[in-house]
Amino acid sequence: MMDITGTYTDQYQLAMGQVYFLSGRKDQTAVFDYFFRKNPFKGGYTVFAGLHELLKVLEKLRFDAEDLSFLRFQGMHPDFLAYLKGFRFQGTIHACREGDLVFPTRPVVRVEAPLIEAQLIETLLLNMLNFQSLIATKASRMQRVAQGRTLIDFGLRRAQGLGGYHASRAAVIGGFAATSNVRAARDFGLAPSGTMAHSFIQSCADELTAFRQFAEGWPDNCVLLVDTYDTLKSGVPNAITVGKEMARRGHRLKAIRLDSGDLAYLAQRSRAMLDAAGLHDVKIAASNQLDEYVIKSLLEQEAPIDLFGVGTNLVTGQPDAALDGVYKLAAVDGQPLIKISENVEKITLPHAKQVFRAFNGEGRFLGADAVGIAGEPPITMMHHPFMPHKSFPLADCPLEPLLTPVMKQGRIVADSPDLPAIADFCRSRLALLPAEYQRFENPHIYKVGISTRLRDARDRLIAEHKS
Ligand SMILES: Nc1ncnc2c1ncn2[C@@H]1O[C@H](COP(=O)(O)OP(=O)(O)OP(=O)(O)O)[C@@H](O)[C@H]1O
Ligand SMILES: O=P(O)(O)OC[C@H]1O[C@H](OP(=O)(O)OP(=O)(O)O)[C@H](O)[C@@H]1O
Ligand SMILES: O=C(O)c1cccnc1
Repeated sequence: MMDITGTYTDQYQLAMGQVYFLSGRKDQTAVFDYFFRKNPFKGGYTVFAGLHELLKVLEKLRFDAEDLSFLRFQGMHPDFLAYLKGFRFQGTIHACREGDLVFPTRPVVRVEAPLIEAQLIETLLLNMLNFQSLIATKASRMQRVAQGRTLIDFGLRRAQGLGGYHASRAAVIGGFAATSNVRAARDFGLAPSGTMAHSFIQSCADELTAFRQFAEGWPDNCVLLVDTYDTLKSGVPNAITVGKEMARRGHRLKAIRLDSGDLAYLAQRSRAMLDAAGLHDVKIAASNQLDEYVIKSLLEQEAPIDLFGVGTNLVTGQPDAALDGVYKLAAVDGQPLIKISENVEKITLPHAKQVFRAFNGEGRFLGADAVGIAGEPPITMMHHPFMPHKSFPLADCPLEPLLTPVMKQGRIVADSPDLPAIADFCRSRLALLPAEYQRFENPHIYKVGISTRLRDARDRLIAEHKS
């Protein structure tokens, strides 16, 4: 994959960095928050993904010789270039666990670092976390309606360039069982999975010959694509012929794949034909522009589909092209800072902060996250961030702090879980989120509030700015 170096950033970060450097401010300690303002897909939650990949990149982030000569050519100051030559990210990061469910407006990641370093990593952090969180969320919506059926990522060919690589990782976090993307499988410890294309069948003298050849080549991993000529008149009968021949040789046809037409009708008819031939354990896979709504509909129609292959709508995050995550400054050298906006929803929250998740008596999510100043005494009341008359008591709820240290002075300190472990964690958190927050239509709004201390600190800063 592309080697990520220091120039994987926006020019303005370097422009600001040079000025922080030349004005002697580079080592001021900055606190930045990563958060987003809106759940994608009009949904009720977002799956946080991309963290451990980001941490690995940050630990090794350097400006290499090519970066430096390019920046020299662009006219960067020689002293700043000398600084970049020795650049290491040495900040401290607190973050939610990768795979957790996160909600709009409250910090998901907190970066504390020398101002110049915190600034230089902004674009990289947003690039990695926004995209993977978007795709993991999309995947989890499909997993929610798939009723335990296997979901396979087929998206690489339709992805926005190299994004497909990261999408395959995020899809697994959101609940996909496998990917056709061999490089992602190699790098992320997964078994690649796949069937065959129409071209293979077209290239042979006829469909039956194609199926026989493939079955000989892959006697224990054979999935036959049955829609090249006529699914019910030719594809399924030929697959049955080959399935029986395989059985006689002590092997098993794994599945057939439907890739066009009315998938519910064709799956039902194919299942009946396979069963009538005694091929009960041959599974049915389906693909063709699937998304969470089509999968839900197919299963409501009782389509006997065991595996869904999903490409375009997964890896491009249809219909939302991006998660709107942002990275905002909250303090410098211990001084809390704020950004004022005409739009109250865009006024930022000052201070290094902690986020607490409230649980109900049964140990499930209560539907409330409270943001407080890091280190403040336990929060007993949370307030709506912009509506002063709305508050919510928390005194009797168990609260779980969500931001834990994952990097200290540039070194990863959290265990790096493997992908299945992150996916398991995601699944366990979804099991704690009541169904009303997970429904597709008008999901219940998960409350995010702020502590009394944080509210007062913010309001003091707003008043100071106004005066
Ligand atoms: N029974 C069904 N219920 C709901 N949606 C379905 C059903 N069958 C297929 N779909 C979906 O409808 C969409 C359009 O399918 P359509 O029948 O137009 O494909 P097709 O034209 O047969 O495929 P192709 O263009 O690849 O030959 C796809 O997203 C497909 O997944
Ligand atoms: O529809 P998507 O969700 O994006 O899933 C991926 C699609 O890519 C393949 O089609 P393609 O026509 O590229 O190749 P094929 O000959 O293998 O069908 C596959 O058959 C799916 O239809
Ligand atoms: O393995 C498959 O069937 C496959 C892989 C990628 C895209 N479409 C189908």
